[in-house]
Amino acid sequence: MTEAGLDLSGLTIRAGARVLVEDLSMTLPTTGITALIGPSGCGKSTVLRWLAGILPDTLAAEGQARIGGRPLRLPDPAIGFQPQADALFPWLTIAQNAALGLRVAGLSAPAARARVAPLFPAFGLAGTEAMYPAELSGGMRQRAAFLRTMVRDGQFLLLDEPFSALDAVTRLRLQGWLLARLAERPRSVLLVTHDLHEATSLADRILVMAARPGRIRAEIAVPIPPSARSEHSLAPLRETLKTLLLEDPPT
Ligand SMILES: Nc1ncnc2c1ncn2[C@@H]1O[C@H](COP(=O)(O)OP(=O)(O)OP(=O)(O)O)[C@@H](O)[C@H]1O
Repeated sequence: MTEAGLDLSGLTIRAGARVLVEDLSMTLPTTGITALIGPSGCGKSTVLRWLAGILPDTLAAEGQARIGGRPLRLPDPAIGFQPQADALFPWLTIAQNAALGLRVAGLSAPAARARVAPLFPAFGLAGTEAMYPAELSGGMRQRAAFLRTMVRDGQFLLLDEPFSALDAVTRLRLQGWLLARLAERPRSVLLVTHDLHEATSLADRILVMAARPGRIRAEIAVPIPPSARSEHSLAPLRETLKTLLLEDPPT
C-alpha cells in the first residue's frame, strides 16, 4: 500500500448483542478501484457508513482506521460517501443538491454555488442547475449525485451501488464516464456492487465479504489490464467469485 493510503483494522460493529461486522480489516491505496462484494445484508453499507462517519447511534463500533498514518476522523474530509441510489433531495434544485456536501462542510451558500457552477458541463449537466431531480433522467440524477460527492475533493470515494438503479445502456455509459473522471483526477474508489460484470470490468481488486457476521473472506486482484478486459477474458474470474458467493449460506 502507498504511504497515504487508508488502513482499516479490527472493525467490529454491533446492534445490541448482535454482531453485524466482525474484526474486518482492509486497505485502500490512494488511487484505483476496489470493489466490495458480498451477499445481501453482509454489512457492506454498514462498513461504508462507519468509514463516512455516519453510523447511526444505535450501532456500537470499535476499530482503527488511519489515512497516511494519521487517525481517521469521523467524518473525515478525505472521504466522500455516496449512498445507495442517487439520494438527491426532491425539494432542492440540482444546483442546491450539488452544493449540499459543501454546505454541510461549512461553506456559505454563495461560496458553495460558486464552487459547483463551473463543474456542470463536465458532469453532463449544463442547463439543469435550476431543475428539480424529478425533471431529470436517472442517469442525469446519478451524475448530479457524483457531482455532489466529487466536488468535496476527498481522496477516497465510497460509492454504494451507484449504478444499480440504471438501465443497462446508461449504466455502461456512466461506468465509462466515472473512469474518465478518475483519469482526470485520480482517487481511490471503494465500490459496493452486486454486479460481477461491473466488479470485474472496473476494479483492480475485489474484496469478497461473508455474512453473519460480516467479514472479508477473500481479496482477489483482477489480473488483466483494463485495456485487455473482455467478457471472455473475465469469465473465469467471475466464476471464481460466483463460487465464493454461493458458498455463503443464504440468510
Ligand atoms: N441501524 C441498524 N440497526 C440494526 N441493524 C442494522 C442497522 N443497519 C443495518 N443493520 C443490519 O446490518 C446488517 C448489514 O446491513 P447492510 O445494509 O450493511 O448490508 P449490505 O451488505 O449493504 O446489504 P445490501 O447488499 O442488501 O445492501 C443487516 O442484517 C441489517 O439488518
